[in-house]
Amino acid sequence: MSSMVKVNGLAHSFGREDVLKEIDLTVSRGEIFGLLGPSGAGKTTLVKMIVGILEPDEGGIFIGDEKVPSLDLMRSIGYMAQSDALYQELSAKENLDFLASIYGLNKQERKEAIHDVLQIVNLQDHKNKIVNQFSGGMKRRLSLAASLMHKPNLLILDEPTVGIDPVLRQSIWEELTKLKENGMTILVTTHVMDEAEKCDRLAMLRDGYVIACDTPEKLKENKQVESLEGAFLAYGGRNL
Ligand SMILES: Nc1ncnc2c1ncn2[C@@H]1O[C@H](COP(=O)(O)OP(=O)(O)OP(=O)(O)O)[C@@H](O)[C@H]1O
Repeated sequence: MSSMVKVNGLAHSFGREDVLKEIDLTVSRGEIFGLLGPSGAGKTTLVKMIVGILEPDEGGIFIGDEKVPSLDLMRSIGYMAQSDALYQELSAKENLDFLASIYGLNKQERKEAIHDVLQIVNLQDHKNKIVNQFSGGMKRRLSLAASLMHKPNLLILDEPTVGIDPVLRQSIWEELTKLKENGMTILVTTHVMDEAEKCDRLAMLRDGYVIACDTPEKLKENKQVESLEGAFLAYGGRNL
């Protein structure tokens, strides 16, 4: 499988804190790749660099053949940040419509895109509701919908299911799997074990280092443990 994302020798500090150290990893086209690690491990920092909104001190990132950052790349990446970037005074539909206008979709494309993404996150019945009347979970779902509006090749999700109940979390993962089957590459950060289990491959992050990277099955097998949590600890992680 060819690579979609290549991270080479990445390092970054905030002041005196070395947040990322010697990060090398490759995300293959068409896989769901997870970044698993406890709070503060550096997941968000790494994701922001891959998206191109934060510049690393050292190392480089390629998406396909293109070096990050690049405006062209922005068009092929869907990014859902940890905090929701939504207009609180607008309805769900108006938020998506606004995004569609930024992406330059015509009227028919807009209509279809809005319909499709609202269906994926199961918010069709709430499309006319003002966002500040949404629950936290509904806002996360709308943010996910927003990240899908321009049919990106690479979808980057920073803790996408925080605040979302288990049933909906399950349905969102089913949708992510479908998107993958349709050729999308998905990079997702999480510290939830059952989500990590659903990834094709995982990088375990601790204190700014990748301590292990493989399929969930191999990570467990290599350390002869039953759970990913056990594997994380065996590789030298702390409690997640
Ligand atoms: N803008 C910033 N300025 C200074 N320090 C920062 C900044 N952003 C992140 N950090 C620090 O970098 C470290 C890694 O943070 P990061 O948000 O990447 O971790 P994370 O693994 O995503 O955690 P979480 O799961 O809680 O989101 C933390 O110690 C954090 O305090």
